[in-house]
Amino acid sequence: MKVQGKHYRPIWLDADGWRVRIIDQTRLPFAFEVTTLETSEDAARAIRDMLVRGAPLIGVTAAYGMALAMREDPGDAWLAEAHERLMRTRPTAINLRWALDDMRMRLRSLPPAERVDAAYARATEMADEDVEINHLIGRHGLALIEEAARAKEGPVNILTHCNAGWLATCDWGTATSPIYHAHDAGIPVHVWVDETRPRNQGGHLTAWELHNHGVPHTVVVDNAGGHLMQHGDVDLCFVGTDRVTATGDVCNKIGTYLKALAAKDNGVPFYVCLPSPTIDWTVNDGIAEIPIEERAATEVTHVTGLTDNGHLVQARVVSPGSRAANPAFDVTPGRLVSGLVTERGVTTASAAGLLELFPERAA
Ligand SMILES: CSC[C@H]1O[C@H](OP(=O)(O)O)[C@H](O)[C@@H]1O
Repeated sequence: MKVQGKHYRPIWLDADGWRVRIIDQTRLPFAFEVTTLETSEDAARAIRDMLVRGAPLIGVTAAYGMALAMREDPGDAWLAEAHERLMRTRPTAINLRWALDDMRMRLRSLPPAERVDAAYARATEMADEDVEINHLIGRHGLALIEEAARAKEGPVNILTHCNAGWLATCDWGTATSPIYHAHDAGIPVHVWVDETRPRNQGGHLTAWELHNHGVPHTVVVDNAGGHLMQHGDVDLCFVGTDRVTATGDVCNKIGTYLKALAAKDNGVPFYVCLPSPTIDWTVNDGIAEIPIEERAATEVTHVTGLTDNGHLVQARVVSPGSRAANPAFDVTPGRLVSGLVTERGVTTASAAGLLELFPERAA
């Protein structure tokens, strides 16, 4: 999407054809900094330390990490080692495993001499496919916003949690794609942006995205959503996801489950937007089977912000000596989800709904 009038993706190949450029999302919204990945370990660190984040973007970054690894050593042993090392970076987003398994399957069937070019070609193809998929998600989600707009006066008020925007993908985003499509089509929308503690992906990233695209929005604390829904201030919820099970359970940023409960209690439609590589067809019970990443306690005890004189600082916001826990995701049962918005259309968050859109997955 555009940043001060110039189009960006969050990841792209340098003009030299091998180094990988990324927007360092740990610096946003206070600084716009591009950094370069030159080794497979650079790619692993970028994922692990969340310079890039978001399920689809994590997958594509890992794919480019495999391409960088093949430049280092195209042999079988390094191929296997890079696959394992990149896989260990973060446990929850299924796109990481999908992308790495796809790369490994394609590369190990080739002679080493052909692996570098093939790896870069496939990683770039994954990025381009993600952009097209998210555009289609936007088209299908747009219909939901148009329906809501016909039923009311004034802007359609949409609540979103975390960042499932173009910064979490290769462009458009997933949950934000319908919003961008509606805004660009002239439909009045307003977005309630959950700040999304502890890393504030909403207040830092979604707010920055929407501001740059001119979409009206208001940042709210995570615990405000239920109150807004009770008072009729939310017409729709759109969120992203890091893994959807074959039965429609949705794993997403911590706090999503609580929003879904509030939406159910207040009759607010709650939609989850996802590309098909985010579906994990191997698991059924999300609560029992999806590994939930536990991140550092310092993400809870400290926050990053800008002082009034423009210095980026970290500050402690929890009483010294207190323990902190930091589960990074939770699982929303499919029964709380109004619909899954995919590149093939909108369906119910159920096994039958998913197989209706993806019949090739039937056992
Ligand atoms: C389009 S996937 C976005 C998804 O990823 C985020 O997690 P993180 O920022 O930790 O990578 C969050 O769960 C978003 O909904």
